[in-house]
Amino acid sequence: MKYISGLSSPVFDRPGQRSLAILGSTGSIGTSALKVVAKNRDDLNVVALAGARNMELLARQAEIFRPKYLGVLNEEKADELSVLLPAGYNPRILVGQEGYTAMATLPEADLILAAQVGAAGLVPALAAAEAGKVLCLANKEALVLAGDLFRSACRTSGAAILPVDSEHNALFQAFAGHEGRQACRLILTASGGPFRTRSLQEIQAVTPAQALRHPNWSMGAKISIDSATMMNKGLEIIEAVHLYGASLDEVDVVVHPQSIVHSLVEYEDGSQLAHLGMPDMEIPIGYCLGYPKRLHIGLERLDLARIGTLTFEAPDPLRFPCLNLAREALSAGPSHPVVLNAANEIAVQAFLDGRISFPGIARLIEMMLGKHSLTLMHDLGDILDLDAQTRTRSEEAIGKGEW
Ligand SMILES: NC(=O)C1=CN([C@@H]2O[C@H](COP(=O)(O)OP(=O)(O)OC[C@H]3O[C@@H](n4cnc5c(N)ncnc54)[C@H](OP(=O)(O)O)[C@@H]3O)[C@@H](O)[C@H]2O)C=CC1
Ligand SMILES: CC(=O)[C@@H](O)[C@H](O)COP(=O)(O)O
Ligand SMILES: [Mn+2]
Repeated sequence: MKYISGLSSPVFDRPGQRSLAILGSTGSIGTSALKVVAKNRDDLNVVALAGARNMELLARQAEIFRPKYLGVLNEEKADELSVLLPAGYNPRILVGQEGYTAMATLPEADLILAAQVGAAGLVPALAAAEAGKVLCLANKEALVLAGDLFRSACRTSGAAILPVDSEHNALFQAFAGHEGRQACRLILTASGGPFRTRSLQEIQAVTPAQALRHPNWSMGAKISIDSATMMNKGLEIIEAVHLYGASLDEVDVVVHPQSIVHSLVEYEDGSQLAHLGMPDMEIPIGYCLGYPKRLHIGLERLDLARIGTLTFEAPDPLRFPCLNLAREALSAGPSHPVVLNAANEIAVQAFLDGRISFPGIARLIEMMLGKHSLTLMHDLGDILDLDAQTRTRSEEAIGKGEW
């Protein structure tokens, strides 16, 4: 297993307080990151914030942190935002994919937090890696789509990726002090989601409201549904393979309903090193933003005596077929994960809109993978084309009731 080039040794151009650009500041990760910044003003300041549609929240964040740059989805949102900003504060408002990409490569930014949801976050995150930035990566879909491009961008530019996703952050922390020594297994923990104990029959009829109710984490809608299908863990297997140069059979999943152990690294001698903590994303976000310094987070301390019992069980591939779909997609070749991700994004939205059932999510993905034949992904353009085609085909299949 090999770290992505530069992963373990981010280089900061300027010592002292770090300037942060947050793409996706209005989301769950973005708002947690701003809580970390607010508690660590001597170490961190905000140079840029980007949302997409929630201009009221972006304006409130801007009023508090006064970044020089704000990013929004389109011109209409830029107009909506302008009138919400306080008098006398005149940030530059950057618009659309071009604007997000400019923010991801800002010379003034020491750290880029990629916290947009889904494939929409790929282009700016990759641009940050190509520009040699220290990239704090929450947007796992970007790695699922283009892991090879990130690896080669980091090698060429000297960019470093600090993993925000709690499991990959846990692995990163369990690697500390072992650089250069071979780990032999990565064990990702999974909560099992809200339907962990439901029967196959009960899972057929679950509603979006039930699926959104994650037992341990407060997160955005898309990742909450991914946790309920366990596609989140499937995406995380692919993420781990790309981040740490592991092979697919070196990455295992164990269900751990309490979400206190965030993942484990197994070494040659059989030792397993784990990272434990309260299930709150401020901890892994803070670890990345302050790295290698540990910042003040100030959450309730983990009290194992109070928690009492930590349990572990094997995942059930029958009730949660998405786990194996992700494994099969990764082993099938570089274009299958693109199809997997696009079909999943469309299926999750369709489930949230009440257009397909919960088991329909896995069925649609399986169908789209089954129809796909391996294609070489030469560059970003190929990935974006296949992503767009799969979205169209998935919507057509839903429209025709084929799922
Ligand atoms: N939440 C969590 O605890 C964790 C999340 N992650 C990953 O982090 C990423 C973000 O997740 P989360 O914060 O939960 O998601 P949210 O849905 O809460 O937030 C998504 C963010 O992306 C913005 N956004 C939405 N659509 C677009 C678009 N088309 N273009 C640009 N920006 C867009 C949203 O803006 P707006 O709201 O203004 O429209 C918002 O700022 C995901 O990839 C997720 O898998 C990983 C580990 C844990
Ligand atoms: C907080 C985080 O990293 C999420 O990815 C979380 O792990 C989701 O929970 P599941 O373990 O249920 O997928
Ligand atoms: Mn995770």
